[in-house]
Order: sequence, then C-alpha cells, then structure tokens
Amino acid sequence: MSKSVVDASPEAVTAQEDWALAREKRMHEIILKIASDGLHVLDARGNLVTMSDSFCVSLGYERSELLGKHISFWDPSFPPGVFEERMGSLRETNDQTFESQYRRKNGQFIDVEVHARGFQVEGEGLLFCSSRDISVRKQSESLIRLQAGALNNSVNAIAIADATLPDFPLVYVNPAFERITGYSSVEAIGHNCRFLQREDRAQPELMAVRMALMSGVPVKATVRNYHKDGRMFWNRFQIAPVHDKEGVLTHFVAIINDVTERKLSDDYIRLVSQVFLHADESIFITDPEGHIIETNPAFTRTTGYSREEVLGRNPGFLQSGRHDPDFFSNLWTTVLEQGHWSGEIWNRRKNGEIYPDKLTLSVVRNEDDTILSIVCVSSDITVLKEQQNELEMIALHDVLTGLPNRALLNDRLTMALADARRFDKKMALCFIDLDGFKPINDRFGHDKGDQVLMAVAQRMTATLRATDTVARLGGDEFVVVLSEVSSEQELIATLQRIMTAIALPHTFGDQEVVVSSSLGVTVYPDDEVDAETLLRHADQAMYRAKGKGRNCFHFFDVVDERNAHLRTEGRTRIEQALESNELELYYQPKVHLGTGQVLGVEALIRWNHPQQGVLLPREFLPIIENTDVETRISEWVIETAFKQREDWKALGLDFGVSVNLPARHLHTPGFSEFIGRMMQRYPTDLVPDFELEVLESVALWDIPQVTQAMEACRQHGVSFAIDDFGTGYASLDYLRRLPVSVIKIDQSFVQDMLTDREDFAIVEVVINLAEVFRKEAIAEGVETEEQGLALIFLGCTQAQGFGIARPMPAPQVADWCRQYQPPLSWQKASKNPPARLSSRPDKIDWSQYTLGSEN
Ligand SMILES: Nc1nc2c(ncn2[C@@H]2O[C@H](COP(=O)(O)OP(=O)(O)OP(=O)(O)O)[C@@H](O)[C@H]2O)c(=O)[nH]1
Repeated sequence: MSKSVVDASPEAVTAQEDWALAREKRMHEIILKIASDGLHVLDARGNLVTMSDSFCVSLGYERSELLGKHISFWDPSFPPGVFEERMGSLRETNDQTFESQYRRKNGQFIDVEVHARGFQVEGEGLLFCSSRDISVRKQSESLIRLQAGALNNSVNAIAIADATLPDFPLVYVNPAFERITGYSSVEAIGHNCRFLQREDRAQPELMAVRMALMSGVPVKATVRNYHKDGRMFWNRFQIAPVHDKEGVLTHFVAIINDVTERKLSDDYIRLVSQVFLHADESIFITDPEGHIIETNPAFTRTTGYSREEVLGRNPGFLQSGRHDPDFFSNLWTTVLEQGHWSGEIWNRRKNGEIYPDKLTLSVVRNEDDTILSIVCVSSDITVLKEQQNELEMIALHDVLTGLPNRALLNDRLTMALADARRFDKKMALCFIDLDGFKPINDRFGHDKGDQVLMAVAQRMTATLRATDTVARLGGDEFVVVLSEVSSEQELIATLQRIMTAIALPHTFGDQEVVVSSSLGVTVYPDDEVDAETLLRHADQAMYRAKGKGRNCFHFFDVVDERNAHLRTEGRTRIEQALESNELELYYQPKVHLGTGQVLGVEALIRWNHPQQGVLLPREFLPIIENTDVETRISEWVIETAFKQREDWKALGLDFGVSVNLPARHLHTPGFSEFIGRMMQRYPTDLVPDFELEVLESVALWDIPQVTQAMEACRQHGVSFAIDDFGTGYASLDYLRRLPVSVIKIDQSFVQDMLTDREDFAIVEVVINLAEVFRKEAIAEGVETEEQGLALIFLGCTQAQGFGIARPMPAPQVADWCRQYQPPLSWQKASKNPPARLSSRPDKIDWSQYTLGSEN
C-alpha cells in the first residue's frame, strides 16, 4: 500500500493496472471453475464462447467438446434460427428467466432454470446465461401434482385430520368422501369425523378406534356410519398417523370404504355356511357333470360316508336298487328341464341299510344360464314313515279287530269297482250284521262280546281270498267286498261259507254260544251304481234278510229299488201338486134310499194333473202312504171339507161331510187339537155333521189307542165311521167298544151281493151287527136299482154309489141335490118294507117291483 503512495510513476501505474487486470481475470477463471450454476456465454449466433466447469459437468461433456458448439447441441428448444429470434427479444428485454431442458451427453434430459442477460464486449453482442439444474424440484412438483390427482380420483374416501388440534378436526376430504358420505368438503372440514355417526356410538369397534387415535397408532375397523340423507352404510376404514421430521404426530389420514354391499353379502355367506354346516338336512352339491363337490356334516351322519370319501364321486353309490332306471332318468329330465325335483326316494347307507329319503334337487345357474351346480337336500324320513304307517294303520283300521274300517273300505270298494268296470268283471258287496249279538254282551259282558267280534273277524278273513276285503263298520256290522264273482252259485257258496264260519260256536268256560248272521248282498254290474250307493243297497238288503227271519242272505233287488225311487219322485211331485192347487175334492152324496134325502157327502180327493188329466186317489195316494206328505194332504182335505160344508150351509144345504182319514194322521200327536181348531174355525149347529171315515184295518190296529184318539176327537163334535167294513176281521167285542157311529159296508160285497151268496150273507150280517150295536149301516158302491132294493129289503136304507151319483165337483152338488129322485121301486119298497129276507137273493120276488120304470 505504501508503495502505491510512494511510487505513482506511469510505469508503476501501468504495472499496477496490469496486476489488477490479471487478478481480475484470475478471479473470473476461478469463478467459472467454482460456480455451482452452469454459467456460459453465447455469441450472437448462439455458439458457446465460454462456460463454467459446472456447466460442463451438468451436461457431462469435456470443456473442449462444448466450446464453440451451437446452443441447440444441448438445448433442443433452440434449433438454428430460433436463437437469433429469441436473442433479439433478449436484447430488447435485456434480462430473462425461463425454464428449459438440456440434453446431457448420455441422452438424459435435465430440467433447468435459465437466467439470461445480453451484454456487449467491444461492440460484440454476447449473451450471459446462468442455468440451474431444477430436476429435483420439478420431480417433487410433479409428485405433488400426482398425489393431488390420486387423492381427487381415488375411489376410496380419504380424510385428513389435524392431530395437533383438540378434537382432531378434518383439514381435507377428497371427492370420494363427499360422494360416500353425502357431506361436501365445506361441511366436513373443521369438524371431527363423528358427524358420520348416530345414536349407536357405543359400537365396540368405535371405542377401539378412539383408543388408537389417542395413542397415535394405526387402526382398522368396520363400523356403521350414516350418509347425510340418513342411510346407514358399513364403513371399513384404516387410519394412519402422520409424523413430521422430528417425529411429532401432526395428522391422521383415514381411508374410508363403503362396504355395505360386501358386508351384507359376507354376512349372508356366513349365515348360509352356518346353515349348511348345522342343518339337520343332509346336503350335497354336485358340479354340472354330477360329481360331488361339497357335503355337509348331516350328509355324513345320514349316509355314513365322510366328505373325503365322496368328493368327486357320482352320487349313484347311494342308490338302493329299489327304483328302476326310468325313475332316475325321469328325475334328471325334470331337474334339467324345470330346475327342480322333489319327491321321496329309497337310498342306501354305507352300512347297506336302505332308508326313505325326502329329496329336493335344485339347479343353480350362472348369469349366462349355464349350470353352475346342483344342490341336493334330503331328510331321512324313516321315523316319519313309521309314524305315518302307524297313523295310517290307526286311521284306516278298526282298533278292536284290526280289520279295515269304513274309510279303508271305501277306498278298497272304489278300487274294486274301478277294476270290475275296467275288466268287465262282476263283483259283490256283502253287508253282514250278527243276529242276537246284544244278548251276548248282556249275558257275558262286553269283553266276551269283543272276543266274539274278533273271532268272527278272523274266521271271515280266513274264509275269503286275499284279494277280497273284510271290513268292520262298527258294532256287529261287517262288510265283505268280493272282488271277483264268476257265477251266482259260486257267490252263494261263498255267502254260505261266511255264514257257517260265523256260526261256529264260541266257548266261554263251560258255556257255548252261537251267533248267526244276516247278509245283504248286491252285485255289480247288475246293480250299476257308485260305491256309496252299493253299500247302501247291501245294507238295505241286509235289513230285508233280518225281516225274513235272520240267519239268511238276501239279494238286493234292482227293480224294487227302482220302484222305491219312483215313489220318492212321486212323493215330491204330489207335494208340488198340493202347493200349486192341483188337488181338488169331489163329493159323492149319501142318500136315504127311500126318500132320496141327502144325508151327507163323502169328500174324495182328485188330482187335476196338468198332463195326465184327473187322477183318482188310488193312482197316487199309495205312493205317499204313511208319509208326512200323506198327513199334510189329509189336513188339507179336512180343512177344505170344513170350508165347503160352511159354503153349503150358507146355501141352505144342511148335510154333513165325511172325509177318509189315514191311520197315520189319526195317530199324529196333536190330531184331536187340530180337529178342535177346525171346529172352531168353521162352527156349525148340526152335531155331529162332520164324519171321519177310518178303515176297518186301521181301527183294529191298536184298539185302545185308536179308541182313545177317536174319543179325543169326538169331544170336539166329530163322529167316526168304519170304512170298508167286512174286509178286516174285527171281533165283535172290538166293534162294540169302538166309538164309531156308522159302519160302511164295503162296496166289494155290495157289488156282488146279488150274484154271490156269501157276499149277500156278509152284507146281511153287517147290517144286523150294526143294528145290534146301535150303529148306522151305510152301503157303499150301489150301482144298480136291484142292489138298492135288496139293501132296503135287508133293512139298510142308507147308501152311496154310482147308481145314485158319481163323485162330483163341489159346485155341482147343490143342483144335484135339488133334482135327485130315488127310483120308485126304492120309494115303494121303503114305504112297505117286506119281512126280512133270508140270506138268499134268489128268494127275492123281484116281480112285485117295477124296476127302472120311473127314474
Ligand atoms: N262287545 C262289543 N259290543 C259292541 C261293540 N260295538 C257295539 N256293540 C254292541 O253291539 C250291539 C249291536 O246291536 P244290534 O245289532 O242291534 O244287536 P243284535 O242283538 O245283533 O240285533 P239284530 O242285529 O237285530 O239281530 C249293541 O248292543 C252294541 O252296544 C263293541 O265294540 N264291542
């Protein structure tokens, strides 16, 4: 320093300046050597003029390899021509920073940030460039971009919470989080994640998560969370703690998955596998080719085969041999066509035992409809079958004898009938009732009765063929179905065998008991009806056998039955006739033969049949004999006659009316009260003027009862006549005791009295009897003048018959009464009655009388 002060000569100054220059140059050289940025200078054409060592190193070239090279040698973004353009703008702006990529000698590119500045040296324009390798920065920038992209596009919801703040608020949530939870990032950020929970916050998994977060350790869990709209979803998440460089916990990153669907299907699969493992049903699964691919423990328990023994095998080893090949081919056809087969099958266990299985086969298909597998579920129904058989046995058999009961009989009978129809065979049904069985019970006790029933059952079974059926209906009633009958003789022989077997003695101690039987038989197809009717017919025939005196058989008569059927139909039709006013009463006058005075009229029913015209009582009354219809019609007859009598009374015709009373009606409870009501409803001064005619046979039925019934009616003012007298065999004593006022001589005697001596005698006797018992006699069926005359001679002056008047409709009666005149012969004879005739019509001197002259 002192030298410069001391020595300030021009040489010294020049030397000093040179030194300073050299020093500066040296410094520049050093700078270029040690500079870390890649310093380099380009001339106006872009050729490299000088550079720092670091520039050479960054490009991997020797200095000599680079000097003078055009910029495009390392920077492809400056091809020749482009540099000059850019340089121009550089000169203008003078200073520029830009990023580019240099190609290294080894071909690798490096990212650089270039700072360029133009300058002049001795009039030459140069460009100073300083380039810095920014590859590392670039890489981390792109990594950050990549990470952001990954977060935004992740299908998993991601949430980041600040671990340094109380309550760990969220600082970031990705779009998947927004999608899965329904909460936007604005709604979520700043809050603890618990907004995804509801009242079930005590889930054990959540507790574990809280503990882990407090301890700052990673955690995984699956919990129930709730979408913003309230929907529950299963959230399977994992939370990882994030630490800074110093190891301080700063954040938690949670990856969240909605696994609802999977969880449900997992749960379902878990459930199904539990069912599979613990089911009582034996299950095996086959592939589409029928090889077993899985079995459950119940399969092993049932069949005795372990899973390992059967895997890969065809289940044919379970076959019992009880089904024919068709059975299995049908089974598989059904499974493949309908996807399902269910039924019972006999299988064989490993120990050889055959057992009944209730089997269901189901095809499981893929989405493309190809078969995935076949599932076979089966239950060993051995016990069930045994119980079923036992129940069937109880339900279908009689407990005492073990024979089929009514239900099984119906089955067998229906089958036998179907067989007979199909094969055109004869079959017979036999209804058997023991005779006098009740006394066995009464004498020896019910137990002994039971023994008899059991013995009878055994004997009958032993007597018949295996194809026949012996059934017990109850009590001492049995039914036998003879499934094939070749001839009547054979059938009769069988019936006799049955009767003989039943009639074998039963021994109780030292007592021997014999029971006979009554059999009712019907044969198909002679009796071509259904099973139920066949049984009814056999039952009816059995009653006929009982009626014939028991210990015999009776064949059901189809013709009889048909008539009975017609009777039933007829009954219904007659009831309809009553309802639709098709019935009418005709009246036949009863007169005094001598004076012609009308003493009364007998009401006689007629049916004005719409198709058949007027029907007489004998044409339809027999059909309803002894039925309720008969009683109803009788009530109608009585009331109509009462009414008619009142009408005639109004016309001044004061004669009585009589009606024919059916026996059943007389004995109907309340009959006398009915008569009482009629008398009250249609009162009269003439007593008695209403007469009930009862057949002699009816009157004799049960004299004390009939007498009682008649007396009860007489209290109400009606009288009784015995109709058709002489046809029964009334004892004189009965005739005396019966409270009847009139005896009507049956027309059959009257009609033949002049030709048949016996009839004449009967007429005479009846007239005399009536006189003796102080009853009036009236002759029915007088057809000729001679008959009337003979009756007068015999002392009978009252008569009715076609010879006097035919029955006529009510409106004609009044006119008839006005005009009727008896034959003169009758008038004359009754005025001068001859001495009583003897029982000899041939003794009558007819010549005294002029017959038919004035009538
Ligand atoms: N021991 C015994 N008796 C029974 C059983 N079921 C019904 N009875 C009796 O069997 C009898 C059958 O009655 P009926 O057929 O009218 O008696 P019956 O003496 O054979 O008379 P007829 O058939 O007219 O000859 C009745 O007394 C029943 O009480 C039973 O299971 N065991």
